[in-house]
Order: sequence, then C-alpha cells, then structure tokens
Amino acid sequence: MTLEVRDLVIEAGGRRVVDGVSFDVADGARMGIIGESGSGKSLTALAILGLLPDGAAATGSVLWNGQEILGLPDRELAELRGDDIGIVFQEPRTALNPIRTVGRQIAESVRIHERVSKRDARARAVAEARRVSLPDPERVVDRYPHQLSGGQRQRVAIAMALACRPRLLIADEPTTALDVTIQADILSLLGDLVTEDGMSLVFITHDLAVLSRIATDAVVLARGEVVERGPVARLLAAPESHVTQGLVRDATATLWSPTHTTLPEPPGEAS
Ligand SMILES: Nc1ncnc2c1ncn2[C@@H]1O[C@H](COP(=O)(O)OP(=O)(O)OP(=O)(O)O)[C@@H](O)[C@H]1O
Repeated sequence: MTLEVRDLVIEAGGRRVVDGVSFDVADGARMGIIGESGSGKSLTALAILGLLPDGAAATGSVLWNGQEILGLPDRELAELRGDDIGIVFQEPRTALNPIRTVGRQIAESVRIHERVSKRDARARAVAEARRVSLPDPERVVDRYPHQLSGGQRQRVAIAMALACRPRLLIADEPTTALDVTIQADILSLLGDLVTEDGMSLVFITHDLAVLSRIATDAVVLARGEVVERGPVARLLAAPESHVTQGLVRDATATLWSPTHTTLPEPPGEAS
C-alpha cells in the first residue's frame, strides 16, 4: 500500500502554512518529515489523516493505495484511521483518556475495527500490552494512564495505534516528550514493530539524530515548503540547504549519541 502526497497546500488562520508539499511513501518504506518548529510538519500529517483543526483547510491530493482520501467524509476517514493508518502523537497524556483503564482503551480500538466480544477484547488488550513490552501486562491493563510513567503511556498509545495492524503508521514526534534514555527504548520498539508488521512509516521530528535511527529517507520542510529531500544518510553526510545544515548541527549537538549512527562533522567545521 502506498501513500502519495501531491501538491498539498494548507491554509490556516488566513495564512498558507503548507505550500505545495509532495512526497511518496512506498509499501514498507520509512519516510521522515523533518523541519524546525512551525515548518508545517504536524499540519501535513493531520491533513493526511483528515484531522485538521477548525480554521485549517487542505487542497491538493493524498492518494492511499490509489484512492483519493483528501476530503473523504469523516466516517470513511475514521474507518481508515486505525484499520489502515495508525497514529501516534507526541504527548501520550493527551492521546489517552484519563478516566478509562489502559486495557479498555487498547481494547476499544480493536472492538471498533474488528467487532470482537468484550472478553476477547480484554485478552487482546493483554496481548497487545505484552507486544509493546509493558510490564506485567495482565495487570497493567487495569491501570489508569496517570498510574503509568511517560514512557509506559507512550507504549500504550503505540499499542492502541497498532492493535489493528495498520499498513501505515504516522508518528508525530513520538519521543520528544520523553527522557533521553526512554526515547531510545521507544524508538527501537517502534522500529521493531514496523519491521515485524512490514508497515510503512511516516515519522515526524525536528531531530535528525532521532530520524537517522528510524527512517531511511526524508523530506526537509521550511516555512511549509520542501527545501530538500533524499536518503537520511545523505542528508546527514552532505546537507545541501541551509535548513538541513542547521539540522545537522543540532543533531551533532544532541545529548544522546546514537550508537548505530556516526554523525559527520558539522558543515563548515570539518577539518
Ligand atoms: N489551528 C491553526 N490555526 C492557525 N495556524 C496554525 C494552526 N495550527 C498551526 N498553525 C500554524 O501553521 C504553521 C505550521 O504548524 P505545524 O504545527 O504544522 O508546524 P510543525 O512543523 O509541526 O511545528 P512543531 O514542531 O512546533 O509542532 C505554524 O506557523 C503554526 O503557527
């Protein structure tokens, strides 16, 4: 299943905040969308999912497996989300319902999309909790979000997003709100699950070091436009635009030094 985004334009608050963005995500590919704050990353993801906030509108084309999904009725989009496309956001606290047990929330996404019985749904919730390596899955499903750590809450959000085995996962800064060590754990969990299921991935971040751990290719956004695109290894090693060069400098300065990635000297400072 492929995602093709063509000439996406988003107007929000009377301004054009995304301006002609195009990219493809082939079946099983791992695409990054990277850029500084306010460059249009989140709105691009929300437009793909049909979740733009009030006051924002998108034009252009978003083809999912050849079908136009931009402007689909809410009902059809809701079916697509969860069934075909999973979503993980930055802040699990806001993605989770504080007054429902995490098991119920994981089970709910299964029940909506697969019509399983209540009892089977609970068993599934336990299995999904185990799959994302939540501790003591039989019991953790009876806990409430506030009783879990930030990293555990993000595991719950990932379990919810992946419970129905979507073909595409869109993850918007899923590790940004977490401690540095937890970030690495969540990234490797996501990487493992994406590989296991053969899903495609769209991963949004402002951090090229993080991106290099999970994505193979990326588009670089600045002020709503694609300023550069290519394999992440090339963007790191030979960034062409000033924006990407800045991202490489930030990545090199980042506190956690990725074990699998050798970051190059920052541009202009190489000996
Ligand atoms: N609901 C809205 N109404 C008006 N403008 C908005 C709205 N949401 C976002 N914007 C503006 O659109 C631009 C792009 O926002 P977006 O959230 O997509 O950026 P981003 O790259 O994801 O940034 P961040 O990393 O800070 O989340 C920004 O200038 C932002 O202020």
